Amino acid sequence: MQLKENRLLKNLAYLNGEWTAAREGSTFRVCNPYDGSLLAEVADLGEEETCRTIELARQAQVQWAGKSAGHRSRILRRWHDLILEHTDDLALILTSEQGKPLAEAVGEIRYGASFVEWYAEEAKRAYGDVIPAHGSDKRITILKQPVGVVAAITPWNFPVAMVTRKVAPALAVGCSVILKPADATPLSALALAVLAHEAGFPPGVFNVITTTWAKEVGKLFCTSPLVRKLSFTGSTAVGKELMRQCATTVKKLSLELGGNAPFIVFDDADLPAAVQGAIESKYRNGGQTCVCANRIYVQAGIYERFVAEFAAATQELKLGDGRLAETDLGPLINKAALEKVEQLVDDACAKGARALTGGHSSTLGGYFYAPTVLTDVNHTMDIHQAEIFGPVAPIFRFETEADAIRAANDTRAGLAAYFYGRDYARIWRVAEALEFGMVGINTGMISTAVAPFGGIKESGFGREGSFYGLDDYLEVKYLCWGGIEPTPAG
Ligand SMILES: NC(=O)C1=CN([C@@H]2O[C@H](COP(=O)(O)OP(=O)(O)OC[C@H]3O[C@@H](n4cnc5c(N)ncnc54)[C@H](OP(=O)(O)O)[C@@H]3O)[C@@H](O)[C@H]2O)C=CC1
Ligand SMILES: O=C(O)CCCC(=O)O
Repeated sequence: MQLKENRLLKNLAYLNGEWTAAREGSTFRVCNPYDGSLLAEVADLGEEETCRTIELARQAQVQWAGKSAGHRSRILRRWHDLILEHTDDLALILTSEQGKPLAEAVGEIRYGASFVEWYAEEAKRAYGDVIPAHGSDKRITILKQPVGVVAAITPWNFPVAMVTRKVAPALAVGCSVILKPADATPLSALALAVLAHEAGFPPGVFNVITTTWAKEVGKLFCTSPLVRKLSFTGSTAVGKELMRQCATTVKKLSLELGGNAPFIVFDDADLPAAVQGAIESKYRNGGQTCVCANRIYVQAGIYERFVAEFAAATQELKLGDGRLAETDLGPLINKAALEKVEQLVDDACAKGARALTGGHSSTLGGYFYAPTVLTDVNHTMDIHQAEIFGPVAPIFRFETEADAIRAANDTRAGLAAYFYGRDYARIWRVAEALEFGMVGINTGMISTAVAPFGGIKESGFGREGSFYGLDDYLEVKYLCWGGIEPTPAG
């Protein structure tokens, strides 16, 4: 990897302000999903290092919370500026370990930095309240205080943005953070830690534990009484397990879990815009995004035209090495991801679906799957309920608005939904009826630091981004003041 500044490529964990090897020198391999080439051998930490880090993070948190909001804000701002200053190197690290095209990686660095900027500003606005009291001799004030030590577990699909989206609000309000990034993509998190160190966060305030012992480290996070909050982004199955474990310490939780986004196109939609929105929403990050369109529903009157144009646009997409400018789609993250996509498409085709394009792994080999458009899809197929996490677009036909809403809501997930149409009254009806935490109306791109990202139902709870995102890291404390004599007469 040819970086401008090699100091950004780290293979040690970052604990209490120090670069730390595993106690017995154990390491794990981080490879490029494009060609399997080795990028780094990274320290593989275990339970002992995790316990020590939790204790140090607690000590650091007390000091950090005692600093002024303005002080924390200035350090966050420096971190933001350093991230942007090193966009090219951070994007190359990201693409090398994750596989997404460089242009998307650059977009993710900017998106990731925008959370740091947003919360550098919000740090100063964690206001409390004064409430009219229930007695004339009483006063009520409300303090917002940091929850304490936060553990964050992040996935491989957005190795930068998922980190900053959790870490920035937590640090802004005076929490300390122990981050466990996915073992497929620890290098981006470590590069962020290099820049956090340079920005001036005190030792122990931000820590990165690199490990292949996700289950064991996760359990320690959940069961430690010193960790007061867990924020997790990843699969629904793991999220449920963490929720069970967190019951032992009644820990505050944010869960951002799997989605199954419907993308509905009504007859009166602007067709080119709907096709463009569907391409963006479906194929972003090769389909490996929890808000990717997972099921495309098209009304009968526009169905044939939409399918033809969407399939033609899909055929134009170029698979390849994310580091090359002409690449639109990189590989899937690993063999298991490829096999999952293959199984879903095979199951659908065995039950009568038709692949208009793709329908098989790519001739490039490795973890590449050909961008695929499936028609004649129905609700008996596994692909209807599964989070595909790959470049496969199943297209369903529907007749009425009620049919579309019923089908869209027929899932235990509730993260994102999208629809295209022009009728003003219907836009309101459909937006209100969709059981999802986020709804894109005539747009396939909804992600921004200034809006609350999060789901309902089995997609989890908690919100990331915007002023709502601050509350996930704050406790409300009610102060009741008694014995306040009335103003003396005269
Ligand atoms: N909502 C979202 O954004 C995401 C959804 N997914 C969904 O999940 C599927 C599988 O992806 P996968 O990477 O396996 O997702 P996981 O849920 O397994 O991984 C997400 C994070 O959780 C960690 N983890 C895994 N098991 C445990 C555990 N028992 N306790 C604590 N932490 C744990 C992982 O560590 P490590 O990687 O080191 O094992 C990683 O850091 C995808 O196909 C997709 O459907 C996946 C990623 C993101
Ligand atoms: O898949 C995810 O959880 C990350 C969503 C990226 C985004 O913010 O759009």
